[in-house]
Amino acid sequence: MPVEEFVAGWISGAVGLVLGHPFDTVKVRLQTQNTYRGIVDCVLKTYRHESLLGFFKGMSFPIASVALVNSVLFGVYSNTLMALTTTSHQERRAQPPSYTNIFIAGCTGGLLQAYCLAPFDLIKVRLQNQTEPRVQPGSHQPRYRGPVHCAASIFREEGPQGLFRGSWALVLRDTPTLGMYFVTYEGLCRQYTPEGQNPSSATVLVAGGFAGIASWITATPFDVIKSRMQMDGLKGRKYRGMLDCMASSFRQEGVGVFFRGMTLNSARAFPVNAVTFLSYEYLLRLWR
Ligand SMILES: CN(C)C(=N)NCCC[C@H](N)C(=O)O
Repeated sequence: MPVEEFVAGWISGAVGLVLGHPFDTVKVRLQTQNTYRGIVDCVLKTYRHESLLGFFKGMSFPIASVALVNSVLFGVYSNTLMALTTTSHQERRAQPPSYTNIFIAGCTGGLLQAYCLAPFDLIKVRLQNQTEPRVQPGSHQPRYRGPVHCAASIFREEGPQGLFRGSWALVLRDTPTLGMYFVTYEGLCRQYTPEGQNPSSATVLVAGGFAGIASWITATPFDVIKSRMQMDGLKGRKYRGMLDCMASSFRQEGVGVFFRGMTLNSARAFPVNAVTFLSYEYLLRLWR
């Protein structure tokens, strides 16, 4: 099994993650709190109240877990493709796999990464939603003191299954959209690369960026539901399940609720995924 695929997935994910975290924090707040008038209002309030550090809340666990999550995504994708087509990453330019196989491999990678991602993503979302400024002696303490305290509190208060709150919505968000993610990336690379050659860095950046945008646009409705389910349970249960969350969000806020955060998801997706794919391809070529 090519270990490099897993390692390349890890490093490339970490680079993308740091770059995109501030966008992600603003998006999560807009999706789960009704106190902001829009992106600019949320950015200004976060900055004034919590300083620049407010945008980086909840980042440490994603950085620690990106090794697992991204190496599972890229590793499972690549190894599933290898099982379906019997070609390695290096041979794939000369013998390009079909889009159906790419889609199946992407969905498989998405499904497995969603399960690994679920508890880390839950902790990230809970910490991103804490709007208290940095703790000063004597000031109001936020509910969670950090990622480990957050994980332990959820485990204690909501049970081990509490750590997987929102995971169904996460699986539904990631399985088809990651199939689409890899199909878009491969399709654009093939379109702009002479047959049999490796795509240039510019092509990888553009194809990675657009793959990110396309997948995040389609992922946004389930992203909203996932974030709301993850925040449910913090102050008692508001929703009876995922379907109830969808129905009651729709009833109270209209169809627009399913597109909340789409602009930020798309803006974040281009640089994050351009850099992710560029470092992934670069590392694999370096180790060949
Ligand atoms: C639409 N979805 C869920 C994705 N495209 N997922 C792959 C994510 C890659 C990168 N770490 C990111 O956060 O954009």
